[in-house]
Amino acid sequence: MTGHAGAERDGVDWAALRAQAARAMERAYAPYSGFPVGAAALVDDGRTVVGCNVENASYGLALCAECGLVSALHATGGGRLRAFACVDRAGSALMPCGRCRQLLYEHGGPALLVDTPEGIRTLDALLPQAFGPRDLDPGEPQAGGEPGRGWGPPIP
Ligand SMILES: O=c1ccn([C@H]2C[C@H](O)[C@@H](CO)O2)c(=O)[nH]1
Repeated sequence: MTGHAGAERDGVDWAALRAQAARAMERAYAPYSGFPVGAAALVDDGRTVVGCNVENASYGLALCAECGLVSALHATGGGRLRAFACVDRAGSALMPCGRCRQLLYEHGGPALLVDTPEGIRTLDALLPQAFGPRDLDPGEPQAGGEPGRGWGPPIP
């Protein structure tokens, strides 16, 4: 895929997703870096989850916006991430850091659509030959394979 996304692409309203990421960015707690980040993602059941970065006086403990998003994914019912957008203070697309690409891979797999400054890309292009659940146990579905509701035991 090339070029930057219009409002709709791959059935995703990217403008709306970016707007939700921007709203989450406004709630970031980033007093140390002064670099607020917001993230939003579409889940396979149609809902949207968001996250913002949350820093700490112990600088290395900063939680990226993607961490909050993944926690929100599970806290609100689980599922698989299908499309992801992350923005900076200006509302511009921001690339997820390396650690967060791995986080996203676990919950969206290689086909996850990611909004980048160069256009919509699949996560596979941003994290090639990714390490994933299948590397731990060949019997397990790879991230992005079976759209299960999560890896843990069912919640009663
Ligand atoms: O993908 C990223 C990259 C950076 N940050 C945050 C971490 C830190 O709080 C601030 C500056 O690195 O931006 C994110 O939330 N997500």
